[in-house]
Amino acid sequence: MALAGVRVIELAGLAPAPFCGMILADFGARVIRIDRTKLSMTVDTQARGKQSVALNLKNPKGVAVLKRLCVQSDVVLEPYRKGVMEKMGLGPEDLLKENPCLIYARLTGYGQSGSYAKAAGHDINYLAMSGLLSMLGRSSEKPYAPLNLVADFAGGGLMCAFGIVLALLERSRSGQGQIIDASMVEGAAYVGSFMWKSRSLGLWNRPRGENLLDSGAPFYDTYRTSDGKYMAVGAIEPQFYQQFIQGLGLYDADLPAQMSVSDWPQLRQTFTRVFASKTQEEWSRVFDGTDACVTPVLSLDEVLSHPHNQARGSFFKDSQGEISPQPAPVLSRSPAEPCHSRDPFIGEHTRSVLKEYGFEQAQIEQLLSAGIVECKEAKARL
Ligand SMILES: CCCCCCCCCCCC[C@H](C)C(=O)SCCNC(=O)CCNC(=O)[C@H](O)C(C)(C)COP(=O)(O)OP(=O)(O)OC[C@H]1O[C@@H](n2cnc3c(N)ncnc32)[C@H](O)[C@@H]1OP(=O)(O)O
Repeated sequence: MALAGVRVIELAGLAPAPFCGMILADFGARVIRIDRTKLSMTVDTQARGKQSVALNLKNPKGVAVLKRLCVQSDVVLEPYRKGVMEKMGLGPEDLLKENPCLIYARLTGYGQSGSYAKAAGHDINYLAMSGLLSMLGRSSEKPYAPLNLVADFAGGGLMCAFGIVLALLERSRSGQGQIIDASMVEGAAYVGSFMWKSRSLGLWNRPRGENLLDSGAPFYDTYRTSDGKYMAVGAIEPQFYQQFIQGLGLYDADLPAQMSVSDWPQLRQTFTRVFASKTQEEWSRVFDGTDACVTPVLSLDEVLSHPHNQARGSFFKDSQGEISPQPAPVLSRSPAEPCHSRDPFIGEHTRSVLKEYGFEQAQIEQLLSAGIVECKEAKARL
């Protein structure tokens, strides 16, 4: 796999950093998550392929253990508020001094500088600060955050993983590590570059929810079917729009022009009425194999059995029977191989990881008996 041999220490976080770690693990990196001690469960639902070490960082000996792990690794990924790592003596200066090849990734909401750097926040706040939230939502309604996808995952976890891969690539030439300051506000905004760069096209001249791609246009929206499901319509270009109209059984001559914005409410009413006359399956049969750009809106459980997804193996079931998306993109020679076994228990790999990183057996026992590290082996849970 592309990242085979890369050793990553991920400090346990909420959502974006775990996703970043999972991407790296899917593509072959060895990812060791550092969990707190005295925890019975983790909120990390993206622990696929990771190992877990439980370590008490409120004890200086625990901090010393982490330092030893970090300086022998390629990447450290930390999701804490600005200053937390420095307070423990684990800031980038401390670690890079001992391991100049280390890539030190800091994934925060607001970045390492600026007046918000130390403030608590979540996806919705970062999305708001990126400018993008102001554009999301239906006409005459308040802004609406589309789950926590944009800032946490696209602008946060994914962008940070991209930064780590870039830094690894650069390190192969320079031999040097570096610090990655991944701000979710900036990552989200960057993902949304199109919004800024396409303003000159007039794409966003109208209020929120009244433009071409923000649910304003009736040919770029979802419609309810007779069985209470939905179809997604993205028939923008005239030649595809023609096929859409045809599939609905309508005639162009009876309808207002596609781009007549003042007629969009009337067009939407017509499309709503027609879509309500058939089930999702019936509409899928009408539009499958055409260029009308109309697809069923599938649920998380339905994606696995859709013939297209099935043909590509786009989703898989793990050993617990859970459905997950395959890692993307697909690399021809060194594709990702996501782990199919269950996620690690907290502290499941404490002993084996410490041993591998050069701790003596007696040292490990001392750390365990002092409660600085914890080990919960699989059989202890049974
Ligand atoms: C009823 C509640 C149920 C909750 C269920 C949750 C389900 C999951 C849902 C996911 C929701 C995802 C949401 C939508 C998100 O947006 S997640 C993104 C959140 N934002 C970020 O990650 C940005 C960067 N991080 C931050 O800004 C902050 O970490 C935070 C998220 C605001 C949380 O702040 P706070 O809890 O005060 O923590 P921080 O200031 O970062 O300090 C961390 C403290 O923990 C300590 N710590 C860490 N590891 C260990 C350890 N192994 N052992 C002992 N202690 C540990 C650190 O030393 C630090 O302690 P201290 O400096 O505060 O004393």
